[in-house]
Amino acid sequence: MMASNGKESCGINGDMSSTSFKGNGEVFANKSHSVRVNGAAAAADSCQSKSLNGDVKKRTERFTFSGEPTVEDIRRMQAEFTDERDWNQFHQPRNLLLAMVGEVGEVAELFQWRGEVTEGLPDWTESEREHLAHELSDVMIYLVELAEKCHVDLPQAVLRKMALNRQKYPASKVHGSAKKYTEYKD
Ligand SMILES: Nc1ccn([C@H]2C[C@H](O)[C@@H](COP(=O)(O)OP(=O)(O)OP(=O)(O)O)O2)c(=O)n1
Repeated sequence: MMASNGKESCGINGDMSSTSFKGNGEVFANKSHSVRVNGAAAAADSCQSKSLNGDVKKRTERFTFSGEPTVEDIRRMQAEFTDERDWNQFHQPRNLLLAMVGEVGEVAELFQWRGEVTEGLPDWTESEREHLAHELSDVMIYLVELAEKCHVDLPQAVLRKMALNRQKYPASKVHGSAKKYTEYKD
């Protein structure tokens, strides 16, 4: 099934199966397919996690993103947007940081006083979901531009940070625990 923007979503069409090997010894087998939710293309991932001792744990259907736009696409589109308006003069790192934090506040506002919210937001109206999509996009747009203006290559930085996170939190050690790494004694 095609994404609503007419472009094929990365890895979510048809019945693509993939297996990836993680550094911590877990083997993931992903079988992906796309589904359409209220006209928007979304994808659900059925994941099975197999640990080294052979246990197979069925995960819930996992929501996945479209493959496009990439982070670099978003950086370029926002650069075009600001250039066209001669707004670069206002978009220094500190201003972008403040703008991003303001947008994070707007996301928080959508969740405040609701109590716990279930994954997938089943109790939210379409208009509330779209509002959330807008606010999350604002956060991401400013985050990407902030990284650009600080000369941080964000996609590569994320890869490096995730590698560090895996070292800090070995799955074999922290499985099922939300403790901070500093709380582990060994
Ligand atoms: N100086 C600006 C103003 C806006 N934007 C872009 C980036 C954000 O995606 C969005 C933010 O626009 P608003 O400041 O109008 O904020 P909202 O869209 O959240 O509107 P509101 O505050 O009314 O909810 O527009 C920008 O790049 N630079």
